[in-house]
Amino acid sequence: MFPLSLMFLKKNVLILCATILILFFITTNYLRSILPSNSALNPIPLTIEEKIQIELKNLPGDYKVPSLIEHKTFHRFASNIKRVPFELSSENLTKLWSKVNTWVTKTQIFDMSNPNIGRALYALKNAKILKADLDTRGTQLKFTFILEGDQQVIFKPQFYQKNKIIEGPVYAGKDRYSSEILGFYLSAILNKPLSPISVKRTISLKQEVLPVATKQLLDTTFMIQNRTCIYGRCFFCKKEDPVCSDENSYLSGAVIFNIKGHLVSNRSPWQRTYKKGKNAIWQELPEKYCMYVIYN
Ligand SMILES: Nc1ncnc2c1ncn2[C@@H]1O[C@H](COP(=O)(O)OP(=O)(O)OP(=O)(O)O)[C@@H](O)[C@H]1O
Ligand SMILES: [Mn+2]
Repeated sequence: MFPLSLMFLKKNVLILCATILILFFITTNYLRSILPSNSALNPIPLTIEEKIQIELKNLPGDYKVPSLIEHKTFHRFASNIKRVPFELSSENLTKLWSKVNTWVTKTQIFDMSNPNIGRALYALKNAKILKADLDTRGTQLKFTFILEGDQQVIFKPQFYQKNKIIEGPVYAGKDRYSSEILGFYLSAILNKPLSPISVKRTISLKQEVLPVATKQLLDTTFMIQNRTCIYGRCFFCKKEDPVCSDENSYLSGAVIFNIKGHLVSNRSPWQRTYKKGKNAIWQELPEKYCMYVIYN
């Protein structure tokens, strides 16, 4: 009798141990899955783009509108701007610029559907600079270049590093060159190609600009330590406030296609005021003002 009951006891203990072991594995596995892991406690910071993507997914339903870039022309534009093999010879460039200049009409500055738009971007970014001068139009420092093939462009220099935060009102600080490039792509996305073709370009002041610069440009050029600085000639231009290259003489900025012909200046009806606390009419009476603009 006795050894039989001992055998039962042993078997029960064995079953109990096995059950405890299984439960232990299940519990630890479950806890591992729900508790934050080491890497989640010290997460790698998300990039701004990743944060935007997360925000987009969590937007309330009201904001879920069809994508703006569904229109066919944009898709054509997107494939046209892909880099196309193109030899930057003087002859090719002359032909290209003459085509690009024919695109300008009262309703568009560039032709989204034209395959040459990719070549135009490539040429703006890479064509040789034949002449460099100050551009005294507008109020801020900028340059004009003549590119090979005889095309005039505007160069708006980069004043700030990408991560620099400008404090103060929205119009504080100097023009950000990247707005030109964003404006160009945004105009294509919105199917209103009314912003001039713009690209980012990094130039060597010593090799590409100073050897072909006009006297008035050279007259406003000086060195600070190893950097080449230019203060130009414009409403806000001051010697104490120049734009400077890096130590290797490189300066980035936006190259903007310069439109030939006469342009009329029209004030934006939605212009902001530059007085703190003072609203523009469109901010005070948005609906009425909109009607006023439409019918006047
Ligand atoms: N891409 C362009 N092609 C031809 N003319 C242009 C171009 N951009 C500007 N202009 C002309 O230059 C003059 C100044 O234009 P605008 O005030 O838009 O320049 P801006 O770059 O905004 O000047 P600011 O330095 O004041 O910011 C205007 O007469 C305008 O017609
Ligand atoms: Mn401006």
